[in-house]
Amino acid sequence: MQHSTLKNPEAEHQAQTRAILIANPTSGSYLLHAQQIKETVTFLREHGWQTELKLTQRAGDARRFAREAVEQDIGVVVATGGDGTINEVIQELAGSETALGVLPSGTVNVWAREMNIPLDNYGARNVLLNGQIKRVDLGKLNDSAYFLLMGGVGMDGDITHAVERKPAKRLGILGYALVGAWLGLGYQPFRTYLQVDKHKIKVNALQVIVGNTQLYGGAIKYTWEAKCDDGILDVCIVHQRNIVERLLVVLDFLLRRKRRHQWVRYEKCKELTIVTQRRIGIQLDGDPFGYTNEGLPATRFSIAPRALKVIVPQNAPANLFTEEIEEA
Ligand SMILES: Nc1ncnc2c1ncn2[C@@H]1O[C@H](COP(=O)(O)OP(=O)(O)OP(=O)(O)O)[C@@H](O)[C@H]1O
Repeated sequence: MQHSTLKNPEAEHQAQTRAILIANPTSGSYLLHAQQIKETVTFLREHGWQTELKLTQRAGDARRFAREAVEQDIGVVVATGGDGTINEVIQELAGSETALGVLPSGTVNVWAREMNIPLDNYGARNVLLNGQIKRVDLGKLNDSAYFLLMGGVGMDGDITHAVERKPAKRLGILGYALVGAWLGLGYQPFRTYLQVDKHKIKVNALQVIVGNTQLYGGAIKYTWEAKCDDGILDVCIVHQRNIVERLLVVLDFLLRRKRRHQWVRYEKCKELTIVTQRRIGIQLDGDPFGYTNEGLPATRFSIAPRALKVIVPQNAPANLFTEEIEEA
């Protein structure tokens, strides 16, 4: 891998060839990848990395393993799972010198898709060796959790909570699509008061998406201008709509039609506070994360600039970065 911000190349190289792979055996496509993951450990060792594979046994283990890795100055933590596993790991990698690598084996793998990290292990492991290290921002919710991709308040938050409680979760993307379609069409808009930096907005919304990156659910770009290293959060507010229009909103965003802009309000900020009249679900990086009106007067999103080191391919999309991607 190559380093954009190399300070002490020798020491950094030493540290970065120590890696821990943290694998979630319950993630969406783990079983498909299990053999390749073992081969990847051997492959990395053959290429001089001191590598260890740790399997999680329950939610929370990935975070614990990541904390231990940071404490031991391990150079790279390779999240081997989906975006939920990545989200656990970044809670501890934030602000550290330990870089995040990814071997995708989740259901949707939004981060991998967004960064052009191959979804097959053979491609992804080459990125670990030949990619480059960049520093990216992390979004923060209420000073209690970081997110790498996006946070959502509204329909998606309530849907992720609902899927979590239902057997539909076992159906993966299809489960989300079914529960999403069912709840989405009947979803009641909510009255919300937003403060976007110093600017106040009052609106009836279906959804507020707070993006550090662009891709959402693997297919849609609600925060299509977001860059992951600009110190800015991109906010997309989907207004109240009738059922037919809701279908159109999804279709226009899926097809990336220009007229999609008419359905939403787009803002950029360093800080966003949200107050809702009723209790609304929140999701972070695709997993449910509490509700509004739970103990705090407002839900607050902020940004931790360049808080995370990541390994991305040489061909990571340039439009996601303000800093130029260096040539191999
Ligand atoms: N051993 C485990 N048993 C149960 N849950 C786990 C375990 N390890 C991790 N988890 C939790 O499983 C959740 C989902 O994992 P992950 O995101 O890796 O897979 P996914 O949901 O299939 O992929 P994606 O998020 O890309 O759609 C995470 O929130 C994580 O905390």
